[in-house]
Amino acid sequence: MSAHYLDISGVSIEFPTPNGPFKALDNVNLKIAQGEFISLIGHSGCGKSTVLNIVAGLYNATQGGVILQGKEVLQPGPDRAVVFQNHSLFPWLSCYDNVRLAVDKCMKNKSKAERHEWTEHNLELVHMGHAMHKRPAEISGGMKQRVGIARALSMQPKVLLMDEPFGALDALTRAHMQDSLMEIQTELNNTVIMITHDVDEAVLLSDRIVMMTNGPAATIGEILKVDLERPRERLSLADDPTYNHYRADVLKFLHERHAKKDVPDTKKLRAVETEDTPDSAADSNAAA
Ligand SMILES: Nc1ncnc2c1ncn2[C@@H]1O[C@H](COP(=O)(O)OP(=O)(O)OP(=O)(O)O)[C@@H](O)[C@H]1O
Repeated sequence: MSAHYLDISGVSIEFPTPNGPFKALDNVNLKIAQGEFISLIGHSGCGKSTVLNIVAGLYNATQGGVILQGKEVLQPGPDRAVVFQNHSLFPWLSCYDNVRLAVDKCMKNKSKAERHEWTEHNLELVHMGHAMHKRPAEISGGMKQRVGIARALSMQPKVLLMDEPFGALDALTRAHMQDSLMEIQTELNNTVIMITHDVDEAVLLSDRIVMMTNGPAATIGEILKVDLERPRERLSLADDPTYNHYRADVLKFLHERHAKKDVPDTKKLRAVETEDTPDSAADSNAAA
């Protein structure tokens, strides 16, 4: 395992806005080892997707940068596959064709038979072999997300970037997907950065949980190493004191040390409304 497979170093970013530059991230530093599973957690708007987009090469940092296996990331590339919350499948293509498209792009030097086999293999890996000829409209949200993951895995990326991949799924489907992801992770030993808002998901899946401070100028507040043996089993972990200790650590970070001012709190709502900008107060009201 290399210690510096992916190096996010001194990353700051400013976005131009009508009111002048907006500093979203300030001096984000994170070294990730090959095969590590990292979760990014933090309040809404703190900059998690921005970090992911910078690693994906979709945004360029204003300062600092990202090095993947010794090479600077300057643009998107097939070595970094992204899975979004809302599966982004082409609706007119079957599940098979959605994956095959990526396989054809990434494995140009392989024969048709090899590409076919690889497409099927990846769909089977996410237990979608039985429905591979269906179109996205004919399958459930969880199944679509499986196809999105199969497509990302089929590219054999150096890093798998997941932006709340299970955020739109119901709790049971989500649990199944987390279990599948852990199985796949055991088999393939992918390097993963996953954004989540779910503390249990973060503890269950991660080797380290990276907790971000609130923006603007967000940065990494704390990093929690999750030393739980793998394979992890959600039922037995529910009563595991170490698991619950990690869980409490993340909750305390989010709700004590870095509580967000505009999180609706019936006792404090009036005070928050007078302190905050009209926009964020409107958000609080909407959320409440
Ligand atoms: N292209 C952009 N232009 C201007 N501001 C942006 C841009 N992208 C993100 N931001 C701002 O940067 C901050 C961080 O946004 P980001 O989407 O990374 O947060 P997040 O933590 O992923 O939020 P959420 O959990 O709600 O998805 C926000 O204040 C957002 O408005």
